Amino acid sequence: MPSRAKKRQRLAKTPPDTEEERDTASTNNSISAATTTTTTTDDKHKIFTTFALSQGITITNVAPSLLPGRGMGLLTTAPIRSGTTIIHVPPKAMLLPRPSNNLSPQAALTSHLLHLSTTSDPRYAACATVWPTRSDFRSSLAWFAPTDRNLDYKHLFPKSLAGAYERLVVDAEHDRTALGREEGDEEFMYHWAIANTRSFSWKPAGAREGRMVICPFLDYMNHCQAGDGCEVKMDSRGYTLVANRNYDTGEEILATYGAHSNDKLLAHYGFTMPGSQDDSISLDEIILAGKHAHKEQRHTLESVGYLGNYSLTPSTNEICFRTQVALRTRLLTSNEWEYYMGSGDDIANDKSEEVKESLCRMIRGHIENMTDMTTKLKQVRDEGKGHTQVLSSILERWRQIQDALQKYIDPFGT
Ligand SMILES: C[S@@+](CC[C@H](N)C(=O)[O-])C[C@H]1O[C@@H](n2cnc3c(N)ncnc32)[C@H](O)[C@@H]1O
Repeated sequence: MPSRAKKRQRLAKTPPDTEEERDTASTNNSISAATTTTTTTDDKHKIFTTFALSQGITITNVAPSLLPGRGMGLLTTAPIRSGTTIIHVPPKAMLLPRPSNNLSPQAALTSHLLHLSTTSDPRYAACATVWPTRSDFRSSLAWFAPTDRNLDYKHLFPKSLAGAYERLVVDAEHDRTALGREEGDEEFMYHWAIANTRSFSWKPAGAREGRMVICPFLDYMNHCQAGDGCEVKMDSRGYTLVANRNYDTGEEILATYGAHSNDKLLAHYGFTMPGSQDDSISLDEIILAGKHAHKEQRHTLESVGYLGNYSLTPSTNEICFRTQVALRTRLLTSNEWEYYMGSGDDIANDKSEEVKESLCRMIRGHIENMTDMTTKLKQVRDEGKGHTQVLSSILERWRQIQDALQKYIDPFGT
């Protein structure tokens, strides 16, 4: 509607920082009805929903709702039948950067968002009223808060989690440099975090280049383990969310962001899913610890492509094939070992029990180190260094790892 388009130009340009500011921004936001004088958190999502519909986004029987521990999410407002299109976002409603040859897809999207934030683009302005704030990111993402980034307590993180954080920091630095932004540029970090936590990969069949894009409204959707949620389809007409089963009123609509371990979910998105079948516990720190892996063993494993990436799956209490191979280096002759690698079977006696016993011994030694690390990390948190919520979620991850390892060495909790 023309009158609205004009008013939208007055939308806040800089994304709001606090929940309060988000409310204020949407109060000031002229997408709201002219009569609106105060806007509650609930209202601003209603206003955004109206805006999404005006952009050609299809929304069937779902509405954004505030959900404990997960920010906003999508709840059904009426029953939905299996196979129904719940949300459809056409390309014209997306925040879609131009393809770039020299930028990573995430840098290209960040650059696009940074650019839009300095214009009166109505879609950007509408999205900014409902996106998480900088303070939301500071309390959930360790790599986001500069104070946390500079504190020297990363050595107290589980190694696998520290590795995942480190990769994000390196990627962000790479993209910041590529975009010619100053070190410590908060605008860059905020939009990079938006791209990192809410974007979709856009490469419909036939498209030459893939891009990362923002799909307004669809990005309210929270994550569930692989195989459990709705189906997200992509074709040249856009993104479509399809109901995987019948839903009653008031159920949350979820889809998977990928079969991610809790290390990846925590580092990347700031949450974990206890009990998820997709979780895996890295055993690298345990198996490759100096006293357990001699130089020759490492060399042998490296030569066959089996050095590292060892894991335990908590939901099944099983170790992966790579771990089986690594632990057998010390138990088998080279002929027996090669036979195992090729067939997954012990040529002579079954070595499964010996493998398990040797790993249990390593884990028992490691659990003592872990207790030491968590005690120190609690101290850092209780002294008020670093962000309490971030440190608490890292301590929770330590607990998940400890529980999984404990269950492996003592499945019946004797
Ligand atoms: C694409 S957004 C989803 C919408 C978001 N909850 C919001 O408030 O706007 C992704 C973010 O949602 C949160 N999230 C998604 N799935 C979650 C889950 N299963 N449990 C807890 N938080 C979740 C995390 O903060 C994540 O970074």
